[in-house]
Amino acid sequence: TQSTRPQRMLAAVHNNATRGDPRSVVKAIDQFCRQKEWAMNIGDEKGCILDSVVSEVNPAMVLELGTYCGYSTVRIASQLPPHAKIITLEFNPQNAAVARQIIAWAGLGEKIKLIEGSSGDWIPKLKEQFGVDTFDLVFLDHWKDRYLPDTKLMEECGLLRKGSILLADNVICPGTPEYLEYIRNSPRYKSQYFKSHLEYTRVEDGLEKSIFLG
Ligand SMILES: Cn1ncc2cc([C@H](O)c3cccc(CNC(=O)c4cc(-c5ccc(F)cc5)cc(O)c4O)c3)ccc21
Ligand SMILES: [Mg+2]
Repeated sequence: TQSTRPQRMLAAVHNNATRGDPRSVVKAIDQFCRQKEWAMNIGDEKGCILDSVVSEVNPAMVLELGTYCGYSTVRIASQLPPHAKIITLEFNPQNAAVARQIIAWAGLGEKIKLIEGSSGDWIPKLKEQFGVDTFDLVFLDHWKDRYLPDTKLMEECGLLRKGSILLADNVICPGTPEYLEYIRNSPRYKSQYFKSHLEYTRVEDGLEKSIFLG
């Protein structure tokens, strides 16, 4: 039967990355996406911006919305301090299955809790189910029309504290106009745009970093 792109990406990781070496996993995926098949990982250019935000925030608790194949999950987790954790939500079972194996190959299973399900269903359950207090960093990379409703949901569920950082991918391409309009005009956030390019292309895209002011 025909393999899927995530399955071919996983094969590239098994064939080209060193087990237990997250950087080699990231490199193998970027090589696959540049040389073989484009895929919607954040990629290396925006990935470096993500890396700098993670090291600046030095988070104890991270939430990622949209695991896909786990590329950004591995990038973030490989920079977390000891005992820090990332919870990542993926609704598509096929994506989740590949992500679990890529995360395992990177040797980061202890730091990452992958939940198979939709952000709208799970955000309200994170406190009671996983004993989460608040998140220090949230990375938004799921359906672009869910960025705004899920941000409001996180506010309502008390998952953000004064100083929590939201980092949103694709605010230009494919674009998240309602989210940008809200977050840039809300007195409860201080936002900054990081101009970059759509992964593996020369098309403009960027990340929006927003600090929740409480
Ligand atoms: C509710 N919920 N809860 C958890 C959860 C998880 C998912 C999946 O992980 C998932 C599946 C499909 C699409 C996405 C969003 N990502 C994108 O659509 C995207 C597109 C492009 C692009 C850009 C230019 C193109 F020409 C084509 C695609 C570049 C990018 O970086 C992207 O992130 C996310 C979905 C909903 C979820
Ligand atoms: Mg993206």
